[in-house]
Amino acid sequence: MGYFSCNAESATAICDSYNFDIKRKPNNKPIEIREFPYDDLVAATNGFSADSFLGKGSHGSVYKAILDDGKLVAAVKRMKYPKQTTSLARRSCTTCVAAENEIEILSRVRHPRLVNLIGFCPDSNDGKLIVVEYMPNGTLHDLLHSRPRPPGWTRRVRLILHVAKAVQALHSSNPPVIHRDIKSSNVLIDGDWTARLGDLGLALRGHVEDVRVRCTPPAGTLGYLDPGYLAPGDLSAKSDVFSFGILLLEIVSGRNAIDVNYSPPSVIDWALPIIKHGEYASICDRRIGPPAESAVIRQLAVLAARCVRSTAEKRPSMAEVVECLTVVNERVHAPIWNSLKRRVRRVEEEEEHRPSFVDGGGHDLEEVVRSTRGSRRKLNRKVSSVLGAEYEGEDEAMIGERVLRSRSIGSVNEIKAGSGGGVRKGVGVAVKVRLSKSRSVGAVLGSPKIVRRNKRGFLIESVRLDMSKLVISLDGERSDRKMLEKPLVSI
Ligand SMILES: Nc1ncnc2c1ncn2[C@@H]1O[C@H](COP(=O)(O)OP(=O)(O)OP(=O)(O)O)[C@@H](O)[C@H]1O
Repeated sequence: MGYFSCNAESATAICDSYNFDIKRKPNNKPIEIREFPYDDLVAATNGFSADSFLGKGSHGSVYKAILDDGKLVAAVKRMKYPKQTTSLARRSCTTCVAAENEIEILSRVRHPRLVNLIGFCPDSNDGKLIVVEYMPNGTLHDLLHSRPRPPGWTRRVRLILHVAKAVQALHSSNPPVIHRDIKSSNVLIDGDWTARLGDLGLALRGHVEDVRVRCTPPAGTLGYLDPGYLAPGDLSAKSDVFSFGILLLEIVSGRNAIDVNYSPPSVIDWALPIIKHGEYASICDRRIGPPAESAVIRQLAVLAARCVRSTAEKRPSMAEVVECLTVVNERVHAPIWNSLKRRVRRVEEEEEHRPSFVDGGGHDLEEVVRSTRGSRRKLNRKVSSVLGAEYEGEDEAMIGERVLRSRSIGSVNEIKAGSGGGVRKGVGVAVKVRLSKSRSVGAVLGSPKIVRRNKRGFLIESVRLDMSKLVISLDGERSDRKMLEKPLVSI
């Protein structure tokens, strides 16, 4: 978007020499690609109305479509062919080629990090209609450059890891797929805030030595295009690694790949000298500042610099990139868990030194139970709200993130300290708390009521977090690792 795109004149025009496997999903079920009647798609988009319009690319416009009596929401790409295109002329028409190519590749490759194909409408005179999964949260480009609140580091790292996994999936398919147009406007964000790589119009499926790959002219988007990819024979998966490196710099710096407001305008020319001097924090998006852990930005910057090396062979493979980003992703979450762990430990220590609750006068049993319930209500409310704030609205600015985090931890502290006046803690009763979605945290903590009597017959309630058993679900996905020892957010 916004950049000049090179042409892929014959990305699929040359006869495909592959005898492709039967279309299969990983679970061995064939991928179902639907064929939609033109009229159904016209109805589903209200006649391609302005209300349904989602955006425009170099090959046509994209519309939101409501299909199957409202059960399916999809995006329809209307790839307009030039007027009076004959079948012969279509062979060299870039839009026609891109449309055919996208359908051909996406009907064979399916992955949760890709914008997958649902179906298509056979040729109409108008052009080709491709029906793909609808991505309600727009593009990564818009998220980085057009939203008033830029995403924080946890979200940025998570999104770039999603993209890395998508590219790795393409490269490791058989035969491999080289995307050739990795850029922020081709990364879309789904309803779970997962990044999905889309727009496979320029992609090539095949081994580098294959005729088709060797005969297809270079293509891509300026600013992201591998400078070493000058002739068809130069293409390899490492060209995608280069574009990915540019995207990584864009995510870290919040700068466009090419931005004339900067000198030098190219993000790579601007960032590389800074990275070489080890001034990693200087390339961070100024709107959010550097991440809490300096190792996070160092690792991201060094990885980006490796991806954009001029010698293609020296660039890492996407498998290596995924591995590296997985580590960074763990690290970027570490401050949250370390801080939570520290506070819980402090509270436990305080509890150990707290004088025994029973004072022998003034409090009756009912009063104890009442105060305990009050404390628990506080716990429910704060923990769930904090988790919601941190993980559902995490794309607030960095300052917001920090405030919310400290509040989330404080709330755990507060519960224990707050209830200390009426409740003695740590008497061996442990509630193993499973935190699934933020919504359910309060409910889970509230549900088990564990009450025992102390020596004098008073009720004692214990709410104790068994931290090694925490199961926290982020963006609908689960991780049940020992999160505090190895904090890892499921990706
Ligand atoms: N699956 C989708 N769900 C929701 N919106 C989409 C979807 N695909 C594309 N869009 C919207 O439509 C716009 C145009 O997308 P398209 O893929 O045609 O072009 P582009 O990638 O932005 O540009 P170019 O074609 O030059 O690469 C996107 O910027 C996005 O806002």
